[in-house]
Amino acid sequence: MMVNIAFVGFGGVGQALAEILLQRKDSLNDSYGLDAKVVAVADMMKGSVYDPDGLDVEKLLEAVREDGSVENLSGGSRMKRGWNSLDTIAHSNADVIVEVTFTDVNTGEPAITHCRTAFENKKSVVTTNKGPVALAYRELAELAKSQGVFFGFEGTVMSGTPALRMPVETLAGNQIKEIKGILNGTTNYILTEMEKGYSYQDSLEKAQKLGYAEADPTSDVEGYDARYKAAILANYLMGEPLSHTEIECEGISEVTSEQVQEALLDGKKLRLLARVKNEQGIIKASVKPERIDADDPLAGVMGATNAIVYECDLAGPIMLTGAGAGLKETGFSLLIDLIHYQKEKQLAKI
Ligand SMILES: NC(=O)C1=CN([C@@H]2O[C@H](COP(=O)(O)OP(=O)(O)OC[C@H]3O[C@@H](n4cnc5c(N)ncnc54)[C@H](OP(=O)(O)O)[C@@H]3O)[C@@H](O)[C@H]2O)C=CC1
Ligand SMILES: N[C@@H](CC=O)C(=O)O
Repeated sequence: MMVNIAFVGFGGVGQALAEILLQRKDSLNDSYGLDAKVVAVADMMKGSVYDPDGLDVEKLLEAVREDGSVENLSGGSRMKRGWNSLDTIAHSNADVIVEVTFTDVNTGEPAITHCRTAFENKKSVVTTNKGPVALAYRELAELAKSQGVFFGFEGTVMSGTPALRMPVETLAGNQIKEIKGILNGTTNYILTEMEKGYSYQDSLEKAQKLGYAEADPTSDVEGYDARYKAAILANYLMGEPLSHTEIECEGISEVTSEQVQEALLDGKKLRLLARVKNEQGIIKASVKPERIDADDPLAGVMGATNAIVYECDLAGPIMLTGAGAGLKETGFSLLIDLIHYQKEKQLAKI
């Protein structure tokens, strides 16, 4: 089944998904009946291009790599240029909007408006942008449902590691009393590099080069990114409205090399932990650096890897670990959402 998709935002993650769709075109079609046609890209600086008959993805990626722009891409007679994000969402023939603009840790915009506009126009959304899910999950999920469209956001927590779909599908039937974890790849990378003796600043720069950090890395190092993820876990997995402003939040920007080394000498490790707890129906959450025992499973989590522990009433503690950031991994999280979109479409749920 052909699915027309439009990218709103075309940075590292958007390009990674485009690359996957290009490389796996045949196998996605053969295995899942997913035949994705990229019809539009709308990006702030790289420009925008729309062709209802489909863009040449190889040339699209080449144009971004070589010119940093999609504006000069050649195409068919129906090609249009210069549409902004909202024009692209509302007026293109896309079935699915891939929303991969930057995450704004205060307002969630413009991504919330992008999602709302897509749903109002009966278009599905897959996104890795944490803003809409952390700040407006209920409103957007209800709107998507009432419009009969799909809302996928697996990559908003732990990138390509299935931190959201796994507990909903595979741990169904349990009550989850507490969730704790390392939910930010950049800060875990920095802390574990500092354990090896590298400086905070060098480690942050490496995390930026590797594509782990947010466009503004303040979001990572001050804990705001992990705070959004904690809000998503509370709202989506624990079913309780919790605003990010109610979450106690401290980042790692004040952590010194001495503190990291001292912890090691004491048989401990410093980790930025997010905790979400259901205390008799009241949800409490925090994000802060904690000294944990070196033999705690979370202490062994290194680099941009993340880990999460779900305290289940029936199954006991279940730990999931995997990439928490990274372009290919996050591109994969969008792919798995597209595969689920396709499955729901085949079952005529949407
Ligand atoms: N990188 C990762 O490992 C992960 C990222 N995420 C999330 O995925 C999203 C994308 O991340 P990533 O690709 O790394 O980020 P990038 O900064 O590489 O890409 C974001 C893109 O969005 C564009 N953009 C910004 N505002 C607008 C707008 N209003 N309309 C259209 N385009 C816009 C930017 O344009 P330009 O730069 O040209 O101005 C940029 O090309 C973010 O929300 C991030 O939080 C989630 C999990 C992991
Ligand atoms: N900047 C984030 C990217 C994924 O959400 C991180 O480092 O975890």
